[in-house]
Amino acid sequence: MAKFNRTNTEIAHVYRGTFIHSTQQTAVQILEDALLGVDTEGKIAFIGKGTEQDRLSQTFEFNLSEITQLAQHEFFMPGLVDTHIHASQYSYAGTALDMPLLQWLNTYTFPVESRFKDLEFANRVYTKVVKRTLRNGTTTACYFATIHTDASLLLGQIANDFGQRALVGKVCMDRNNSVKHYKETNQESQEETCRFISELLNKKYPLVKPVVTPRFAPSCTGALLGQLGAIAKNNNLHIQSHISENVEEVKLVKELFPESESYTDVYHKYNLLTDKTVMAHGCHLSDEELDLFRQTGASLSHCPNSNISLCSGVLNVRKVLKHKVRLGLGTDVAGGYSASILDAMRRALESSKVLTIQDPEHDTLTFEEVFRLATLGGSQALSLDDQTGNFEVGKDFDALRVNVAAPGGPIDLIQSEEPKILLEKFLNLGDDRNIVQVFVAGRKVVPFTDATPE
Ligand SMILES: O=c1[nH]c(=O)c2nc[nH]c2[nH]1
Ligand SMILES: [Zn+2]
Repeated sequence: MAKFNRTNTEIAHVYRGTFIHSTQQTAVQILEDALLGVDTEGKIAFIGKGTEQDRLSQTFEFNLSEITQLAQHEFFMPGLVDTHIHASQYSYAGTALDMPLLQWLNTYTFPVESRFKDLEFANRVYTKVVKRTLRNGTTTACYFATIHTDASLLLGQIANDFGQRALVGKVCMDRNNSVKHYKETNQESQEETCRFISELLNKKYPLVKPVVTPRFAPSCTGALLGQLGAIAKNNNLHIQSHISENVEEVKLVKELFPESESYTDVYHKYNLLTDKTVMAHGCHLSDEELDLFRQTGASLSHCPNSNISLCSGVLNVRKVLKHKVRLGLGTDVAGGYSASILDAMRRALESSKVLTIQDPEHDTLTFEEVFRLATLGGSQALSLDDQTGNFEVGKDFDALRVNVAAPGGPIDLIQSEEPKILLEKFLNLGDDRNIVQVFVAGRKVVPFTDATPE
């Protein structure tokens, strides 16, 4: 029986073929020969069986000739969600991976981020990262920008212009002893955060929203953390930061905040753990800290490429899931060298297998579970699952049209395969050549059109 939501809006597009997505109950649900309608507002209006097309075309008033039929080796899947990416670090992605976190920040990251005062440089980098991530199938991105308000607003504008769903954070840091010119005073950080929020909200971009962004506890005074917690609360905003990425950082936080019981307690004390908070990494969190995440509703972004590249640690995702903490995947460019969530899925599987090598009792993640983390899990971690994450009637149509046998692509199909095998092959072997179209809120955003800004 078809599921549908009869609204007054008209049907704009109807697709027939295989749809693969996750639900709360099932990591991979395959809908073969399904019919999905998208309304003029970009929302999924109905999902039914292909064989029900005559009845559905009458109910929803579309012509059968308007149906787009997918080919044998094609399927639709939900758009990928990158729950943690530094847009401002994209220029040096793929380099500078020879140091641990704190030295890496001082040597490579802060000097590059300080350049975003220059809006022309910001425009070049931000245009490239938004286009690259969209081509890689990232329909939703949770971005760190830099401390510069105008450049951060520009990132929001670029994401909006290209049609990407995004949370954009102006970075806050009133403590930095290494690169002295790359920090704010406490007052600047507070005032500029408020300006950033109000100017971004005033733009009324439908898919781009601000996220309160203390860089991480070592970059912020307790006073600033408390002020940012209050700003997020008063404006009901998302919050993002980093936590417990490497052991040296955890030790530093203990020294800087001796009155707190744990790293997690520092953020909790300053009201930064809410059900709209996403914290990157969390490799070294204790059971008690994970309990605090669970109690507050805060979520984690698992960034396995970065964790390996900076030798930070290996997150035990199974442990996080057992604590019922929401979890998504992040690329963490440029600590992570790849701007693709397909890469994050592969690294997440490999990290889990490393844990199994170390302890054969470890319950290794499956590709189905990792697929869910990259889509529905990410949308839940960002508290955007009422809008995106899977193919539920009423949600926005954020989707990738995947052709596993794309001409010139990386996958050779020897014979026809069932959909689950096609999915597994794409997740392990595919790349942007297989992602033939990308949709965000019903709008085709890849391939770029002539009208797409340069
Ligand atoms: O991977 C990371 N990248 C960063 O830019 C950063 N800042 C604080 N902690 C961080 N971790
Ligand atoms: Zn990060």
